[in-house]
Formats: sequence, C-alpha cells, structure tokens
Amino acid sequence: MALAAARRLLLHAGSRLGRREAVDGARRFANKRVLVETEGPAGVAVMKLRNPPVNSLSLECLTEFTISLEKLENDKSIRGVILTSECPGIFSAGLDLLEMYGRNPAHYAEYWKNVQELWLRLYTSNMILVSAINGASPAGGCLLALCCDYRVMADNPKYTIGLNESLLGIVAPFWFKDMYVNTIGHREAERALQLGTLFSPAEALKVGVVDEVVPEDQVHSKARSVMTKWLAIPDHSRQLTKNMMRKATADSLIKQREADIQNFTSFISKDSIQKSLHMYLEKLKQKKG
Ligand SMILES: CCCCCCCCCCC/C=C/C(=O)SCCNC(=O)CCNC(=O)[C@H](O)C(C)(C)COP(=O)(O)OP(=O)(O)OC[C@H]1O[C@@H](n2cnc3c(N)ncnc32)[C@H](O)[C@@H]1OP(=O)(O)O
Repeated sequence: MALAAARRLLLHAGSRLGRREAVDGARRFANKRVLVETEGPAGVAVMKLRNPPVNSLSLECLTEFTISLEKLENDKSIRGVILTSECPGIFSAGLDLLEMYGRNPAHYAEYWKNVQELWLRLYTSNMILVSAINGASPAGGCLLALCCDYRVMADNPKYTIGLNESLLGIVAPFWFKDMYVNTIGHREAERALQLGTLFSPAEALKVGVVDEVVPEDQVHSKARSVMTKWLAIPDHSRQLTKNMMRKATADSLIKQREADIQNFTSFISKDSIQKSLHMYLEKLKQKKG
C-alpha cells in the first residue's frame, strides 16, 4: 500500500521524489534506481537501471522502473527508449531473489503483481524499445530485453543471457515462456527453458535471443543507429503492427492476472521451492569466498 501511494505521488505530483533538470536542451529525470535522459528533437530517451550491485529487480526498483516508463509513455514527444544499465558488467540479474525468499504470502503476491505490471507495460509499450545489453542478463534480466523491439548485446563472453529459472529449481511462468517461444521458436525455447541455458553473446545471436552482437564500446552507438532506423517508420503503422503481433500474448496474462498471482504465491511459498532458493543463494555467496 505504501508503495502504491509513493507511486501515485511520484507520477502525479511531478518529481517530488524524482529530479528533473535541463542540461543543454536535454532533459533528465531520476529516481534512485532508474535514470532517464531524453534528447530533445530526436524524441529518444535513454533509460539506465542503476540498482547496484547487480540491478536485481527489487520491489522498489520495479516500481521506479514502471513509473519512469509510464512518464515516458505519457510524454508525447518521446517515441523511443534505449534500455541499458549503469552497473558495470551487469544488464540485470533478474528478479530479486530476496523478494521471493523468506517472506510471507502477502509480500509474494504484492511483488508478483508489480512484476506483472512492469512486464505488461514494457511488452505492450507504444514506444520503440531497443535494449543495449551491456552485461549479464539472466532470467528477469533476459525478460526485460525480450520485451524490447530490438536487442543489441556487447560481445563479451563473460556476459550471458537466457531464462535460467530451471537451474534455480523454479519454473519460468507461462508468459515468460510465451515470449521466449515468440522470439526463438518452440523447439529452441523448449530446450533452453528445460536446461536453463545461459547463452554467450555469439550463441544468443545464433539462436535469436538477441538481434545483434557488437564490440562492447559500440553497444550504445549501435542501439542509437538502430533506433534511428526504427524512428523512420510512421508511428501509427508501426504501433498497430506491434500491437497485432503482441496482443494475444499480453491478453493471455491480462485474462488471468489474479490466478497467476495465486499460482506464483503458492508455488514460491512451498518448502521445497524455498529450499531450492536457499541453496541457490548460498551458491552465489560461496562463489565469492
Ligand atoms: C507450476 C508453475 C507455477 C509457476 C509460478 C512462477 C514460479 C516462479 C517464477 C520466478 C521467475 C524468476 C525470475 C528471476 O529472474 S529469478 C533470478 C535469476 N537470477 C539469477 O539467476 C542471477 C543470479 N546472479 C548471478 O548469476 C550473478 O550474481 C551475476 C552474474 C548477475 C553477477 O555476478 P557477480 O560475480 O558480478 O556478482 P555476485 O554474484 O557476487 O553478486 C553480488 C551480490 O548480488 C547478489 N545477487 C545476485 N543476483 C541476485 C538476484 N537476482 N537477486 C538478489 N540478489 C542477487 C549476490 O547474492 C551478491 O550478494 P552478496 O554481496 O550479499 O553476497
């Protein structure tokens, strides 16, 4: 409830919590975890996730992300968004495991509702979304990229991308799966989902998880040049086409949002699933020591 109130305040009272400033004709607004810079005449915004150390999608981060997106969507001068990360070497580590571990069912339900909301807003956005994937992008990180209209990834074999949920002992929800199938086809998605494959940039390109792989220092310039190409298409025809391609997938979640929240909550609350998450978190810790 407190988060919903903060969201309303941020959105409608302008930038009481956020900042808005003008720099050389460019505008920027920032929440704590999301920075948005817009470039005047081109109508393009660059949205940078900055939730260190790994841009995990905590409830706060999801909320700020959704609000920022909503602001851009409502700003008729903005036609395209480049989504990227400010955390070195990480695009996004995906959903925040600490939001799904050791909490109560009401928290899980609230968290999942916000995950759904961000996904629906991103996936059905009227704007052109291009992701500049400048780091690791597992699970929910991959989901963010898959929502975009075009994906450019840095050519660094240390960076991997994919829906790896099964490696954590959890299951990608049907709408993650649907988007994967839409992107890479049924057979590849079936295999990658079961194995929890994290693709290197070269593999991701081959299978179609990303559209282009470029040297790391060219990710942003390439994303901009892709955006320029997409901006040349009339908005109305591009938007209607995008809607035609994505509506069925979005509608299948919209129709059963409440049931999906219940499924998530009961699944994630299971002792066996909590145990799997505990083991995975321990593994992440041990990697360090
Ligand atoms: C019947 C069907 C019903 C279905 C119902 C639905 C079921 C549930 C669906 C849930 C869908 C889940 C989607 C997800 O996104 S789950 C998250 C998946 N993410 C990962 O697996 C990534 C894990 N992290 C990493 O691999 C690495 O951290 C990474 C490569 C991203 C970075 O490596 P690096 O070496 O740079 O950093 P560290 O590993 O040392 O990490 C630094 C600290 O950050 C913590 N961390 C990492 N990832 C996460 C995360 N996702 N959430 C929270 N915290 C994270 C890590 O533990 C370190 O913390 P400490 O410094 O405290 O040790």
